[in-house]
Amino acid sequence: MRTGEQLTIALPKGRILDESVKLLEQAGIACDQVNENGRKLIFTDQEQSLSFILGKPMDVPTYVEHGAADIGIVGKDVIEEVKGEYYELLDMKMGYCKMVLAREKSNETFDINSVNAVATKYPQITQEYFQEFGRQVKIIKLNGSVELAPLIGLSDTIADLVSTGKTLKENNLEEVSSIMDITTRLIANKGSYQLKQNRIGQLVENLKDLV
Ligand SMILES: Nc1ncnc2c1ncn2[C@@H]1O[C@H](COP(=O)(O)OP(=O)(O)OP(=O)(O)O)[C@@H](O)[C@H]1O
Ligand SMILES: O=P(O)(O)OC[C@H]1O[C@H](OP(=O)(O)OP(=O)(O)O)[C@H](O)[C@@H]1O
Repeated sequence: MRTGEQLTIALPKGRILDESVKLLEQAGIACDQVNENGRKLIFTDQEQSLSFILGKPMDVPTYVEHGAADIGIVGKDVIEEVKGEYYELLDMKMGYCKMVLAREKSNETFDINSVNAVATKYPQITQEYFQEFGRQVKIIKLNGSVELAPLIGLSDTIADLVSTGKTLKENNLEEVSSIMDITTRLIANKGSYQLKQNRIGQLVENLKDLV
């Protein structure tokens, strides 16, 4: 039996997928066919009038903003980096980590005015952070393994995510400043939120009870 309003959900491949799927399942969205290990990127469940899109985390806001997905799940880091026209509906209280500034371990006191170049996957967040201090720094955009940058002379500082601190430690880096705390959020396309308010509203209520 079909369950009314068709809903398309954009899910981020990678480290927050499993926990996201688990929460959705608990909230009554059966995601059993979603499988990151194959090559399939869209999963449709006609019985539940549901579709799932599996995309890169940084692309989830784009799918949602343009209505290719009604709702999406994504980290606050991505929301702040890829700002757009969509609603942020709920803090799912998972995917805890933080964005920090880090440099090679040093005995010298950190001075933000001495930063020259920052390597990061998050140029927008980094630029805004330095703007708050009235500073303009060189920002070097990388796509991963950001911790390498100070070790190979690319930058003196990095802005990156930290959870256990293992990556910093194993690369002889230290946190010098905290930029923001991050959790995973549920976002919605503005039009879908109006048109499919029964289904989206019910899901948000169910999730609220769980987080
Ligand atoms: N070390 C971490 N600990 C906890 N959560 C993290 C950590 N790193 C990232 N996250 C959260 O998980 C989300 C997805 O991270 P993930 O590492 O899977 O993708 P990514 O590396 O940003 O994407 P891509 O595959 O495009 O490089 C991030 O946007 C962030 O919110
Ligand atoms: O504090 P930790 O627990 O060590 O986690 C931090 C690492 O996790 C993320 O990288 P990811 O594993 O996503 O790889 P990436 O460098 O390719 O982005 C982040 O960019 C750090 O490198």
